[in-house]
Amino acid sequence: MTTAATPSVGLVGWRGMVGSVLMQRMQDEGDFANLNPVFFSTSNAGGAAPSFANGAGKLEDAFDVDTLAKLPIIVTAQGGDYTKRVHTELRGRGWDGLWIDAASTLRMNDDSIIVLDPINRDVIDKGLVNGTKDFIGGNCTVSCMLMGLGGLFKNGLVEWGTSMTYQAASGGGARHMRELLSQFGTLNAEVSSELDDPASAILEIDRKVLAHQRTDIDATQFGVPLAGSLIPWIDADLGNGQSKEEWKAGVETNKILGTSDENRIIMDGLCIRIGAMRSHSQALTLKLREDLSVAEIEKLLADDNEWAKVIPNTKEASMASLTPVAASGTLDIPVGRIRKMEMGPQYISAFTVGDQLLWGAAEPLRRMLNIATGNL
Ligand SMILES: NC(=O)C1=CN([C@@H]2O[C@H](COP(=O)(O)OP(=O)(O)OC[C@H]3O[C@@H](n4cnc5c(N)ncnc54)[C@H](OP(=O)(O)O)[C@@H]3O)[C@@H](O)[C@H]2O)C=CC1
Ligand SMILES: N[C@@H](CC(=O)OP(=O)(O)O)C(=O)O
Repeated sequence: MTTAATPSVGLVGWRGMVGSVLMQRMQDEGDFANLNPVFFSTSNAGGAAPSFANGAGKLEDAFDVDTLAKLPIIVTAQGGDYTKRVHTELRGRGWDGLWIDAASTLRMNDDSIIVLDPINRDVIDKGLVNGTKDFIGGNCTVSCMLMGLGGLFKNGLVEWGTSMTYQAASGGGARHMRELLSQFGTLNAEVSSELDDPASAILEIDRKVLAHQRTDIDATQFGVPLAGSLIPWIDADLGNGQSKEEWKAGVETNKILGTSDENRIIMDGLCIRIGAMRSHSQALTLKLREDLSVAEIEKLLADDNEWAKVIPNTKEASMASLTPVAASGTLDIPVGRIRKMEMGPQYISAFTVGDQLLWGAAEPLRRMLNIATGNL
């Protein structure tokens, strides 16, 4: 079913939110010229494959392990439940193809690699040579942080760090994004006549907004109102005071970088959901191993990869270029607010923003597929 020149690649989860971003990036970069796509569906087997991929045939059944097992590479953004079920079955019957996955399920397995090639191409290449078969996208917040601050992390300059995050609604999924916008809409509707009247009292507007937030706003997806508020907890409660999202910062950062136990970088912080649409931001405090000047730090960051964009630490530049609105829909990872902190010359602050559907989810998978097929 495959040739070395144009391998057949199974695509699962391609119509979901992450999958759609992945498909768009693959079209933008002409990736379909280098592979024979086989599209799968969990809900519409036998239906028409998407029109952007010529000659792709009908949609295959994503639970049909016999068909999947004929493929040398499977890329999935279908979700963790799908991974648990199908990956286990495929490996159980001896399938030894490459599994490239957006879900977190296999991320911390000893035999998987977390892919973020501008940061860990060496780890990926070594894994391919040594027979690693599972290549998993990292947590969106971790991937975006490392893309922005790779110049410090890759050079072993970070002793420890804390990240306080401001994560967008998209991290919860498409329905969460819709709910956020609906909440903004109903909040506005609640006080629209008062807003139209410049003489109306702001405290009365505030009272009505709060009453709506506390009583009848629809918060089915998030559980509590997000519009005009925030949620200081993301993902599961690990029972030790830490959320699973916070735990990922430490374990995934070190796994991506391939740090040895003695060089382990301590990373911890708090993860917060805010009412942004699709870009995650984070404020970092880093303790460096050396007393580098701000100019040296900025140069290291700017030189590390073509997507890290150093933003001068001025009010104007930060407001214009260091926000979710500026970063969304682009592959740029703006990184700014870099300055020495009062705690001492080795303590710096930084703030970085990244589109969590691009570098946070789809782009590392797309690039891993190109590495696997010899096109990157
Ligand atoms: N959301 C995020 O920020 C991130 C998500 N991930 C991972 O990616 C997985 C997928 O996430 P996400 O893309 O948000 O999930 P979606 O819910 O958008 O898509 C998942 C699947 O749902 C099915 N589906 C059912 N109804 C629809 C519909 N109306 N439109 C599109 N698809 C529909 C599709 O499967 P089918 O075509 O077979 O019916 C689709 O592949 C997650 O479970 C997670 O593991 C990873 C990083 C970030
Ligand atoms: N947990 C992330 C999104 C996500 O899917 O993360 P992970 O791939 O680590 O499960 C968020 O809510 O913003």
